[in-house]
Amino acid sequence: MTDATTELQRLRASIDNIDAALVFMLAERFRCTKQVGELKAAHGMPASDPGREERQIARLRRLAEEADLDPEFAQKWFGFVVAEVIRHHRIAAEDASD
Ligand SMILES: C=C(O[C@@H]1C=C(C(=O)O)C=C[C@H]1O)C(=O)O
Repeated sequence: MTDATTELQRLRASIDNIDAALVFMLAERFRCTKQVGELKAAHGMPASDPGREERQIARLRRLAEEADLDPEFAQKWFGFVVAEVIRHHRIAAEDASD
């Protein structure tokens, strides 16, 4: 095996570990937001909270800059996740009103 192939394999093993960690962290996040959705549904609270999201975006952009990650990418990733969370919260609210 060439040096390059060995290095590629080593890097890909790290990428696979990181991807696994991301999946586990996302699963934990959704487990938590599911409980938030149930709490909101039970108390008639709105599915989304734009003020909270604004604060989260500002914080995440700051953290991304510190970590040398593109803040636009961090914001896009957050928006993608939150859109799914809100979709779940709306479904929870519908289920609670049935
Ligand atoms: C989880 C919540 O519900 C929504 C989803 C958010 C999130 O996924 O971080 C943030 C704000 C809300 O729009 C919440 O209100 O905390």
